Amino acid sequence: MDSQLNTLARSVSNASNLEDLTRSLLRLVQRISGLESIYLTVVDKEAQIQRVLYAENAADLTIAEGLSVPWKDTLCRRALQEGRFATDDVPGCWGDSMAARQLNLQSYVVVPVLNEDHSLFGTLCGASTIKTEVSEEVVELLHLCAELISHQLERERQADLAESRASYAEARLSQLQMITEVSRICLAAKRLPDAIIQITDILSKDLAWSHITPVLVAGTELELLRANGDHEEALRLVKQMLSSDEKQIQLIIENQLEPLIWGDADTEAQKMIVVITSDEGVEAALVVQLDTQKLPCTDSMKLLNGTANALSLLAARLADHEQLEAANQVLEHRSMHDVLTGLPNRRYLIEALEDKLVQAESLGTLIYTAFIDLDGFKKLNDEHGHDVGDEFLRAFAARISRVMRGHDLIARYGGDEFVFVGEGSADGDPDKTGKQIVERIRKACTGRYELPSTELDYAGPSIGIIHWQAGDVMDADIVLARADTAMYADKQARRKPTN
Ligand SMILES: Nc1nc2c(ncn2[C@@H]2O[C@H](COP(=O)(O)OP(=O)(O)OP(=O)(O)O)[C@@H](O)[C@H]2O)c(=O)[nH]1
Repeated sequence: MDSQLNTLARSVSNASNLEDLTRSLLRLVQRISGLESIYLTVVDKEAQIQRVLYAENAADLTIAEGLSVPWKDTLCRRALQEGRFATDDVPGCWGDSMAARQLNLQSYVVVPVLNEDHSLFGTLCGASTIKTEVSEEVVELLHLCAELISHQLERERQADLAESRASYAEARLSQLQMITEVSRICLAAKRLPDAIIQITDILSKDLAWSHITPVLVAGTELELLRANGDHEEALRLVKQMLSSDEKQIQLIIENQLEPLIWGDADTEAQKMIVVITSDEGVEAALVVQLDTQKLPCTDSMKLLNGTANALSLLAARLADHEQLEAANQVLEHRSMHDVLTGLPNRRYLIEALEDKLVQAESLGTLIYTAFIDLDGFKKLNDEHGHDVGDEFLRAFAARISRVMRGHDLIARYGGDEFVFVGEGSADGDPDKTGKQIVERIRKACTGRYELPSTELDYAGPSIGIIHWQAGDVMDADIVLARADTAMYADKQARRKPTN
């Protein structure tokens, strides 16, 4: 008895799983009971099937592992129902049992194996074709073994539960990390396509889908961003999405509906389209090819939703940013240009002249500055009206602009005053060059003007030109004052009646 108890203790302590434990127990019971076969079965109540899990066959009788029989026909079921756990006269007890007859069973013993909640897991049985008395001790031993098996089942169930909880927690954590990463990318992104490509890479780590193909909607064009799936199919789907279900898309855009995921359940059950929108409309879409084996769990769907929202916010932010940039550019241009003529204004002129002086100082080149003041412009305004005066200023500016060369600059200084700035080499005669510049400007703006409202002849402006060279005072205001003085001299000369 001691050696049997030892065997039992060893079986329990050494067993690493249900099979190890059960096989040791079956061997032990077989030795003690003398029955030919001892076996453990599992009963599937739903399928109404009893299946042999493990069997210890010692003599002629063989109970095959894996054998399945309809539960309702089994000796086990009848024995348990009748409360007849053991007999050495099977033909006498269950002579009508086909199975018992076929196997020629004489002795039989069965005890139930229960789950933790006391539902039936299966049975622990012994059977023999030789009449073998089944003692109370053997029945008790079987009960003990059944209990040990029940405990092992519960241990394994708990271990499975812990493992699945751990892997769920791991998957959840990785999804949280993904959505954090998606948000980080969206916050830092400067371009939508770049963010989509990076995010597609991240989403690909989720196992709920096999492929994600991003498609960028640019106007009516669709641009496939990355070869991650079936391109043709992705395009076809997005086109289909845009053309055939505009109402649905519109609804998504207007209401920011949850989910921003749209899939055609009937025709494309394995595909989903994640729509990315801004106030402008659909900006992009991710065509998600689901893993057919695994439907996406709620967390995967949340991940897609979160991604769609983050990318949509990014698209909206970028659209706002673009508008702001454009508005800033307009403001910047306006602050540096004259509204009437479109020419650079005084602020622009002074900044540009300062830069040119610095550059010329280092290169040893010359800067020509001409002050241009319209003669008799007050009279022109008085005779033709202020609007014609404006037309004239525009035409005057356009005519001078047409004769500008290379890096020449012409700016409206204010009122009827304009300033020319040009660069020149230190070689040659600067006075001669200055005269040539004045002639070029005067010729361009003197003569007949065909304005929208009227036509008039203009005798030309007063022009004073000076040149600045390395070593002169590097100050735009002083340069302009010198040019203004030169212009004043010209104006005086032009007023003197010629003989
Ligand atoms: N139509 C129009 N007139 C302007 C504008 N800015 C300034 N003026 C006018 O331009 C004239 C400039 O005055 P002045 O330089 O004294 O007039 P001017 O007849 O050219 O005098 P001189 O230079 O001595 O020949 C003023 O009558 C201003 O009202 C403008 O943007 N549009």
